[in-house]
Parts: sequence; C-alpha cells; structure tokens
Amino acid sequence: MLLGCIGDDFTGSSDLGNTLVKAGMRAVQYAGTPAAPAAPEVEAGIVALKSRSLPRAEAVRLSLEALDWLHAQGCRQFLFKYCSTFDSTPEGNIGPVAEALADALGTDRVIFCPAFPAAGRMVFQGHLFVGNRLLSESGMENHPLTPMTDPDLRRWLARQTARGVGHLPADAVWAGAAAARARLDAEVQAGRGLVVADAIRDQDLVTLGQAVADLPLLTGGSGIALGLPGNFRAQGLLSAEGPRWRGQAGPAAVLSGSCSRATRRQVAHHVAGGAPALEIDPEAVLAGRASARQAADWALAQYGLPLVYSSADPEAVRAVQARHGTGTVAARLEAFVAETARLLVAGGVTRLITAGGETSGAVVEGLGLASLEIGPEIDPGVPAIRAGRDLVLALKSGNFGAEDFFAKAAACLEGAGVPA
Ligand SMILES: Nc1ncnc2c1ncn2[C@@H]1O[C@H](COP(=O)(O)OP(=O)(O)OP(=O)(O)O)[C@@H](O)[C@H]1O
Ligand SMILES: O=C(O)[C@@H](O)C(=O)CO
Repeated sequence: MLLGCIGDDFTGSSDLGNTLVKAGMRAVQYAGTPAAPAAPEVEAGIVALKSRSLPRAEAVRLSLEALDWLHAQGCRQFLFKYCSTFDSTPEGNIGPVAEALADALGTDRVIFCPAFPAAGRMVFQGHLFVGNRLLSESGMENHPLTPMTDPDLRRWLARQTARGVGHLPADAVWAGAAAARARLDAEVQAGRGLVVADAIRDQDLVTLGQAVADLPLLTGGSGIALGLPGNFRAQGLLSAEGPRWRGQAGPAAVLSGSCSRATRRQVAHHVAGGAPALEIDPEAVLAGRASARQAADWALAQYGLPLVYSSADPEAVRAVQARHGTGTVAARLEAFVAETARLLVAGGVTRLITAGGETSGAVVEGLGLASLEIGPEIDPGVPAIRAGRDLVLALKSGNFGAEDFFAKAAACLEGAGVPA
C-alpha cells in the first residue's frame, strides 16, 4: 500500500476512492480500521470512519488508530479526507484530527483544500464557494449536523485550533508546484503551519499534489488526491494493470436519509417519475409506529426501483430536532435505516443505493461490511462499489449526483456502461 487515507465519513471515502481509481490506482475502502492486514494488490487504502460528527477526542482517537494501521501496511504518504463543504463545527473535527495526525507523523506543515471543481466546490482567497454561491449561502448553512455559516475557511479552521492558520493563494498555485511549495514553506516560517490552499480548477489540485509530494500528510476533499497517483506513477510504483470491477444483477433498492438539496431533488424526481417511494416520518420512528420490517417488506414487494426516504426540508428537520434533540433523531433514524438495509439484503437485494454520509455509514456498519472495492464512476464523486460476492453499493454524498441519480446508479451497478 502506497497511499494511506483516512475519511471522516463513508460516502466521502468512496468519493476519494473514485478520484484515485479514475487516476489509475487500485483503491479499497475499509469500514473502520481493519483488524487484518490489507491484500497485497491494494495501492491506496481508505479507512472510512464515521468521525465527522463525533466528540473530537473520539474522532482523534479513531483517526490515530487508522493511521497506525495504514502505517503498518507500508504507506508512504497519508491523506485526511473531509467534506468538500468543510463540514465541521467550531469545535472540530477537521483541525483537531489534522493536528493529531501531523504530530504523529512529525510534520509541521499541512495543507487544507476541500476544493472539488467537478462538483462546483472551489476555494478562492481562502473562501469556499459552492457553484456561484458562498458556502454559507449554499444550503449548507442549514445542514442538520454541521451547519456551515462562515465561508472563510481560514476563520473557520482557526476556531478549531490554537495553531497558526495560513493561506496559499491562487496566484502562487498558478505559478507552479515549486512556487506553491515556496509559499507554503514561507507560511510555516511565519508560524502559520496549517495552510488553507486556493484551488479553482483540477489543474490547481494537481499542482498542489505535486507541491507536497514529499510531505507525509495532506488534507482536503477528494480533489486534493488528483495529483497523487501521478506522483506515484512517476516513481514507477503503480501496477500497469489498473483497477478491475464487475457489475451485479438482481433486485435493487434506495435508502435515503440525506436532507441535502441535491438529494431532495433526486427524491422529488424519483417520486414524480412514478417510481415506488415510501416516506418515513421521523415522529413515527421515534414513537415506534414505523418499523424497519414494514419498510423492508414494502420495498421487497415493489416492482422497479423502490425508494425508502426520510429526506425532508430544513424546516421539518429543525422542527423534529427541536422536539427530540438532534442526536436522538439522527441515532434513531440511522438505526432504522441500518436495520432496513439488513432486512433488504437478507430479502435478496443485491444492488443497494444509499444517500447521505451518516446514513451510508450506518448502513455499511449495519451490514457488517469490512472492505469495499471501488469501481467506476456513476456521477462525479460517486463510484460503484463491490461489497461482497453478491452485493454492490452506491454510497452517495448528500449533495452529489444528477437528478436522475437513483435510476442511473441502479443501472451502473448492474454493469451498464462499465467497461468489461
Ligand atoms: N426527516 C428528518 N428529520 C431530521 N433528521 C433527519 C431526517 N432525515 C434524516 N435525518 C438525519 O439527518 C442526517 C443527515 O445526514 P447524512 O450525512 O446522512 O446526509 P447529508 O448530510 O445530506 O449527506 P453528506 O454528509 O454526505 O453531505 C442523518 O443523521 C439522518 O438520520
Ligand atoms: O467531499 C464531499 O463533498 C463528499 O465526499 C463528502 O464527504 C460528503 O459527505
């Protein structure tokens, strides 16, 4: 294993796997830190944690445990993957985890770059944009767990750490890898070792990857990995064969707990197209009036692509959270969706599509899946995944995917459009 990655959620980790596989690296995603060694052919290992919304001491502990395992697999470089919308609270976890990893690896310089231009995320003048809106006006200000109310990443990161936060501006990145590196080193000299880097195009991310090729740690969204396979290839370290993947026939279903704008549009599109859809009322789950058994039985009885969803608009989410507490609602809905997934797979579903990072994490953990082989891209940031002999998955980040994502994913998982 060459590259060791730690993802702070499950969909984000598969997004990173997608970037690496597209660039020709063999990537496997692990659900938590594995107990056993990795298979020898794995070139990039991604330990997916569900650490984005945990108390920060726990997020740090889990991340360091993952680092130890990746280190033991022989990794030469490490990447901490967080969300392209920098999802975190003023308490963390991005700053504290990055600091702990940097200390463990003995480095005093770390770049932070969530840019993912293909999904419309760009960093300029230290500010994060989603499409042509600032992060704080993109809908992310209403996120159920990590509302992002400040688009200035330097200011947001500074709230999470006592260390100096610096900036690597776009003009230094555009001047090439050597200039970008010189600017990074200058920031470190000035006492600002945690450096937010601008990037608005894929090429900027490749340049950044080249600029930090010799550093043990980098952090960012999946885009920050764009240049890394090239770095390893230039050293003759990658297999010429590249990744392999095969599709899977059989019944399919969609589970969505994501309340993000893109998911809500996908749910609306699916429903408007007349596909079978079952809305889950969180109040009914909390009161024990809706059960996973009922939801799974309903889905297993449908023709076409059934969708079970609790996705709701921000007002409805806030109302239920105010009545029961954010953590309680999330925990109960995630347990519900995990149990539904178990029953669906036990009932014969072989293609499972999940929407939402926390939701997908709950499903993968609930199904007890240990390692996921990353396959071809369905939509930017979302790959097809093989999770076992008969089970394939698509774990969709809340804000990713076109309107017809669910149907498209079901077709891709079956093998449509996938090179033999
Ligand atoms: N109707 C609802 N009311 C309140 N909370 C909900 C509702 N439906 C889902 N949730 C909870 O909201 C959270 C949504 O987070 P999740 O990470 O799954 O989606 P997301 O934030 O859109 O995705 P991502 O993290 O990939 O951006 C989950 O904890 C989920 O259980
Ligand atoms: O980076 C992203 O936007 C995604 O991979 C993700 O982490 C969303 O949860």
